[in-house]
Amino acid sequence: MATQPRRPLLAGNWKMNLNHLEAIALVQKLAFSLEAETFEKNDIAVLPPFTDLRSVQTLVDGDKLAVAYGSQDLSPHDSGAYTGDISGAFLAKLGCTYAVVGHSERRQHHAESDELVNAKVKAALRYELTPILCIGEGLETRQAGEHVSYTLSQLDGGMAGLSKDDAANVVVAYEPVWAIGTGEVATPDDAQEMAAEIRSRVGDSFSADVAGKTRILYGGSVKAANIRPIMDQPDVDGALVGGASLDADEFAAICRFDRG
Ligand SMILES: O=C[C@H](O)COP(=O)(O)O
Repeated sequence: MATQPRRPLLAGNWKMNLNHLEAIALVQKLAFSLEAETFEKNDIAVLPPFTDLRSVQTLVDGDKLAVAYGSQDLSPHDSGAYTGDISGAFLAKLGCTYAVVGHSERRQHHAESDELVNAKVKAALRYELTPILCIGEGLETRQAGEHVSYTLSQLDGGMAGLSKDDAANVVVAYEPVWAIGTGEVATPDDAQEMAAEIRSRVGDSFSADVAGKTRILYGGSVKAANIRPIMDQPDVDGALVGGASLDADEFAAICRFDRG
Protein backbone atom coordinates (compact mmCIF):
# COMPACT_ATOMS: atom_id res chain seq x y z
CA MET A 1 0.00 0.00 0.00
CA ALA A 2 1.27 3.46 -0.89
CA THR A 3 2.25 5.83 1.91
CA GLN A 4 -0.67 8.08 2.77
CA PRO A 5 0.12 11.79 2.68
CA ARG A 6 -3.34 12.73 3.88
CA ARG A 7 -4.35 12.99 7.52
CA PRO A 8 -7.27 10.70 8.40
CA LEU A 9 -10.55 12.35 9.41
CA LEU A 10 -13.16 10.57 11.50
CA ALA A 11 -16.31 12.68 11.65
CA GLY A 12 -19.49 11.87 13.55
CA ASN A 13 -22.68 13.14 11.92
CA TRP A 14 -25.25 13.10 14.69
CA LYS A 15 -28.11 13.97 12.32
CA MET A 16 -31.20 15.12 14.30
CA ASN A 17 -30.12 13.46 17.54
CA LEU A 18 -28.91 14.69 20.94
CA ASN A 19 -29.95 17.99 22.54
CA HIS A 20 -27.36 20.46 23.80
CA LEU A 21 -27.08 18.81 27.22
CA GLU A 22 -26.62 15.39 25.68
CA ALA A 23 -24.09 16.93 23.30
CA ILE A 24 -21.97 18.18 26.19
CA ALA A 25 -22.04 14.76 27.84
CA LEU A 26 -21.03 12.95 24.66
CA VAL A 27 -18.20 15.32 23.70
CA GLN A 28 -16.84 15.26 27.25
CA LYS A 29 -16.86 11.48 27.35
CA LEU A 30 -15.34 11.22 23.88
CA ALA A 31 -12.58 13.72 24.53
CA PHE A 32 -11.59 12.32 27.88
CA SER A 33 -11.63 8.69 26.79
CA LEU A 34 -9.41 9.26 23.77
CA GLU A 35 -5.66 9.26 24.22
CA ALA A 36 -3.45 12.15 23.06
CA GLU A 37 -1.88 9.89 20.45
CA THR A 38 -5.26 9.44 18.75
CA PHE A 39 -5.56 13.20 18.29
CA GLU A 40 -1.96 13.30 17.05
CA LYS A 41 -2.57 10.82 14.26
CA ASN A 42 -6.20 11.49 13.30
CA ASP A 43 -8.52 14.48 12.97
CA ILE A 44 -11.63 13.86 15.08
CA ALA A 45 -14.81 15.86 14.58
CA VAL A 46 -18.42 15.90 15.72
CA LEU A 47 -21.23 17.36 13.61
CA PRO A 48 -24.11 18.12 15.99
CA PRO A 49 -27.42 19.85 15.31
CA PHE A 50 -27.18 23.66 15.03
CA THR A 51 -28.74 24.11 18.47
CA ASP A 52 -25.87 22.23 20.13
CA LEU A 53 -23.01 24.17 18.56
CA ARG A 54 -22.70 26.97 21.11
CA SER A 55 -22.60 24.46 23.97
CA VAL A 56 -19.99 22.36 22.17
CA GLN A 57 -17.93 25.49 21.48
CA THR A 58 -18.03 26.52 25.14
CA LEU A 59 -16.95 23.06 26.24
CA VAL A 60 -14.19 22.67 23.66
CA ASP A 61 -12.80 26.15 24.30
CA GLY A 62 -13.12 25.95 28.07
CA ASP A 63 -11.47 22.56 28.42
CA LYS A 64 -9.10 23.05 25.47
CA LEU A 65 -10.31 19.84 23.83
CA ALA A 66 -8.80 18.62 20.58
CA VAL A 67 -12.19 17.62 19.18
CA ALA A 68 -13.20 19.69 16.15
CA TYR A 69 -16.82 20.36 15.31
CA GLY A 70 -18.98 21.56 12.50
CA SER A 71 -22.49 21.85 11.14
CA GLN A 72 -24.65 19.47 9.14
CA ASP A 73 -25.70 22.12 6.62
CA LEU A 74 -25.48 25.87 5.94
CA SER A 75 -27.21 28.49 3.87
CA PRO A 76 -25.81 29.39 0.46
CA HIS A 77 -26.44 33.02 1.47
CA ASP A 78 -24.43 35.24 3.79
CA SER A 79 -27.32 37.03 5.55
CA GLY A 80 -30.77 38.41 4.93
CA ALA A 81 -34.40 37.37 4.62
CA TYR A 82 -33.93 33.59 4.65
CA THR A 83 -36.10 32.45 7.54
CA GLY A 84 -34.78 29.38 9.27
CA ASP A 85 -31.44 29.33 7.47
CA ILE A 86 -28.03 29.50 9.11
CA SER A 87 -25.19 31.47 7.56
CA GLY A 88 -21.61 30.31 7.25
CA ALA A 89 -20.70 33.56 8.99
CA PHE A 90 -22.53 32.41 12.12
CA LEU A 91 -20.90 29.01 12.00
CA ALA A 92 -17.44 30.46 11.61
CA LYS A 93 -18.11 32.73 14.61
CA LEU A 94 -19.01 29.62 16.61
CA GLY A 95 -15.61 28.12 15.85
CA CYS A 96 -16.83 25.49 13.42
CA THR A 97 -14.18 23.79 11.32
CA TYR A 98 -16.46 21.79 9.03
CA ALA A 99 -19.84 22.09 7.31
CA VAL A 100 -21.52 19.04 5.79
CA VAL A 101 -23.00 19.87 2.41
CA GLY A 102 -25.28 17.83 0.18
CA HIS A 103 -25.94 14.95 2.52
CA SER A 104 -28.25 12.45 0.81
CA GLU A 105 -30.89 13.10 3.48
CA ARG A 106 -30.94 16.80 2.50
CA ARG A 107 -30.99 15.91 -1.17
CA GLN A 108 -33.92 13.54 -0.50
CA HIS A 109 -36.00 15.43 2.07
CA HIS A 110 -35.23 19.00 0.97
CA ALA A 111 -34.81 18.42 -2.76
CA GLU A 112 -31.31 19.86 -2.77
CA SER A 113 -29.94 20.04 -6.30
CA ASP A 114 -26.31 19.92 -7.35
CA GLU A 115 -26.55 23.66 -8.07
CA LEU A 116 -27.68 24.40 -4.53
CA VAL A 117 -25.06 22.07 -3.10
CA ASN A 118 -22.41 23.88 -5.16
CA ALA A 119 -23.59 27.24 -3.79
CA LYS A 120 -23.34 25.84 -0.26
CA VAL A 121 -19.82 24.52 -0.89
CA LYS A 122 -18.82 28.02 -2.01
CA ALA A 123 -20.57 29.61 0.99
CA ALA A 124 -18.61 27.34 3.36
CA LEU A 125 -15.34 28.20 1.66
CA ARG A 126 -16.10 31.95 1.89
CA TYR A 127 -16.03 31.57 5.67
CA GLU A 128 -13.03 29.22 5.79
CA LEU A 129 -15.20 26.29 6.78
CA THR A 130 -14.13 22.97 5.31
CA PRO A 131 -17.04 21.59 3.29
CA ILE A 132 -17.68 17.87 3.63
CA LEU A 133 -19.32 17.32 0.25
CA CYS A 134 -21.49 14.20 0.32
CA ILE A 135 -22.09 12.22 -2.84
CA GLY A 136 -23.27 8.70 -3.56
CA GLU A 137 -25.74 6.62 -5.45
CA GLY A 138 -28.96 4.87 -4.49
CA LEU A 139 -29.60 1.16 -4.78
CA GLU A 140 -31.29 1.25 -8.18
CA THR A 141 -28.43 3.23 -9.66
CA ARG A 142 -25.90 0.76 -8.34
CA GLN A 143 -27.91 -2.22 -9.55
CA ALA A 144 -28.02 -0.60 -13.00
CA GLY A 145 -24.22 -0.37 -12.91
CA GLU A 146 -24.35 3.43 -13.14
CA HIS A 147 -22.92 4.23 -9.71
CA VAL A 148 -19.64 5.66 -10.96
CA SER A 149 -21.11 8.05 -13.53
CA TYR A 150 -23.91 9.10 -11.14
CA THR A 151 -21.58 9.82 -8.25
CA LEU A 152 -19.01 11.63 -10.39
CA SER A 153 -21.78 13.79 -11.81
CA GLN A 154 -22.65 14.86 -8.25
CA LEU A 155 -18.96 15.52 -7.63
CA ASP A 156 -18.69 17.68 -10.76
CA GLY A 157 -21.82 19.59 -9.79
CA GLY A 158 -20.75 20.15 -6.20
CA MET A 159 -17.24 21.34 -7.09
CA ALA A 160 -18.11 23.36 -10.21
CA GLY A 161 -16.33 26.67 -10.54
CA LEU A 162 -13.91 26.22 -7.62
CA SER A 163 -10.33 27.43 -7.80
CA LYS A 164 -7.62 24.83 -7.28
CA ASP A 165 -6.89 26.23 -3.83
CA ASP A 166 -10.54 25.99 -2.83
CA ALA A 167 -10.91 22.52 -4.34
CA ALA A 168 -8.00 21.26 -2.25
CA ASN A 169 -9.90 22.32 0.89
CA VAL A 170 -13.00 20.27 0.12
CA VAL A 171 -13.44 16.92 1.89
CA VAL A 172 -15.46 14.50 -0.23
CA ALA A 173 -17.60 11.88 1.50
CA TYR A 174 -18.69 8.95 -0.62
CA GLU A 175 -21.87 7.66 0.96
CA PRO A 176 -23.81 5.08 -1.03
CA VAL A 177 -27.41 5.75 -0.03
CA TRP A 178 -28.18 2.04 0.21
CA ALA A 179 -25.58 1.71 2.99
CA ILE A 180 -26.78 4.61 5.16
CA GLY A 181 -28.43 3.51 8.37
CA THR A 182 -29.20 0.11 6.89
CA GLY A 183 -26.42 -2.02 8.34
CA GLU A 184 -25.44 -2.73 4.72
CA VAL A 185 -21.83 -1.65 4.56
CA ALA A 186 -20.13 -1.31 1.19
CA THR A 187 -17.32 -3.77 0.67
CA PRO A 188 -13.81 -2.37 1.02
CA ASP A 189 -13.44 -2.92 -2.73
CA ASP A 190 -16.61 -0.88 -3.40
CA ALA A 191 -15.30 1.95 -1.23
CA GLN A 192 -11.87 1.87 -2.86
CA GLU A 193 -13.30 1.72 -6.38
CA MET A 194 -15.33 4.86 -5.87
CA ALA A 195 -12.66 6.70 -3.86
CA ALA A 196 -10.17 6.07 -6.67
CA GLU A 197 -12.68 7.28 -9.26
CA ILE A 198 -13.34 10.42 -7.22
CA ARG A 199 -9.62 11.14 -6.83
CA SER A 200 -9.04 10.60 -10.51
CA ARG A 201 -11.88 12.98 -11.43
CA VAL A 202 -10.56 15.64 -9.04
CA GLY A 203 -7.21 15.24 -10.79
CA ASP A 204 -8.79 15.69 -14.21
CA SER A 205 -10.92 18.66 -13.11
CA PHE A 206 -8.27 20.48 -11.07
CA SER A 207 -4.76 19.00 -10.88
CA ALA A 208 -2.82 15.99 -9.69
CA ASP A 209 -1.64 18.06 -6.75
CA VAL A 210 -5.22 18.84 -5.69
CA ALA A 211 -6.19 15.18 -6.14
CA GLY A 212 -3.30 14.12 -3.94
CA LYS A 213 -4.42 16.47 -1.18
CA THR A 214 -8.16 15.72 -1.29
CA ARG A 215 -9.43 13.74 1.63
CA ILE A 216 -12.05 11.19 0.64
CA LEU A 217 -14.21 9.66 3.36
CA TYR A 218 -16.45 6.63 3.24
CA GLY A 219 -19.84 6.74 4.97
CA GLY A 220 -22.53 4.12 5.43
CA SER A 221 -23.01 1.86 8.47
CA VAL A 222 -19.43 2.33 9.68
CA LYS A 223 -18.77 0.76 13.07
CA ALA A 224 -15.69 -0.07 15.10
CA ALA A 225 -16.03 -3.66 13.92
CA ASN A 226 -15.89 -2.87 10.21
CA ILE A 227 -13.76 0.25 9.85
CA ARG A 228 -10.34 -1.35 9.47
CA PRO A 229 -10.65 -3.03 6.07
CA ILE A 230 -12.35 0.08 4.68
CA MET A 231 -9.69 2.43 5.99
CA ASP A 232 -6.96 0.11 4.74
CA GLN A 233 -7.91 1.10 1.20
CA PRO A 234 -5.31 3.45 -0.28
CA ASP A 235 -7.76 6.13 -1.44
CA VAL A 236 -10.00 6.14 1.65
CA ASP A 237 -8.89 8.79 4.14
CA GLY A 238 -11.49 8.49 6.83
CA ALA A 239 -15.13 7.98 7.63
CA LEU A 240 -18.33 9.95 8.02
CA VAL A 241 -20.13 8.06 10.75
CA GLY A 242 -23.82 8.37 11.54
CA GLY A 243 -25.48 6.06 14.06
CA ALA A 244 -22.29 4.74 15.60
CA SER A 245 -21.15 8.27 16.46
CA LEU A 246 -24.01 8.65 18.94
CA ASP A 247 -22.28 6.28 21.36
CA ALA A 248 -19.12 7.81 22.80
CA ASP A 249 -17.40 4.46 23.40
CA GLU A 250 -18.21 3.15 19.93
CA PHE A 251 -17.14 6.37 18.22
CA ALA A 252 -13.97 6.50 20.31
CA ALA A 253 -13.13 2.99 19.13
CA ILE A 254 -13.63 4.17 15.53
CA CYS A 255 -11.48 7.24 16.16
CA ARG A 256 -8.64 5.08 17.47
CA PHE A 257 -8.26 3.61 14.02
CA ASP A 258 -4.58 3.43 13.10
CA ARG A 259 -3.65 3.32 9.45
CA GLY A 260 -0.42 1.64 10.46
O1 LIG B 1 -23.46 10.94 7.55
C1 LIG B 1 -23.42 9.76 7.86
C2 LIG B 1 -24.00 8.75 7.02
O2 LIG B 1 -25.26 9.11 6.57
C3 LIG B 1 -23.90 7.35 7.53
O3 LIG B 1 -24.87 7.08 8.50
P1 LIG B 1 -24.83 5.64 9.24
O4 LIG B 1 -23.42 5.49 9.76
O5 LIG B 1 -25.85 5.73 10.31
O6 LIG B 1 -25.12 4.61 8.18
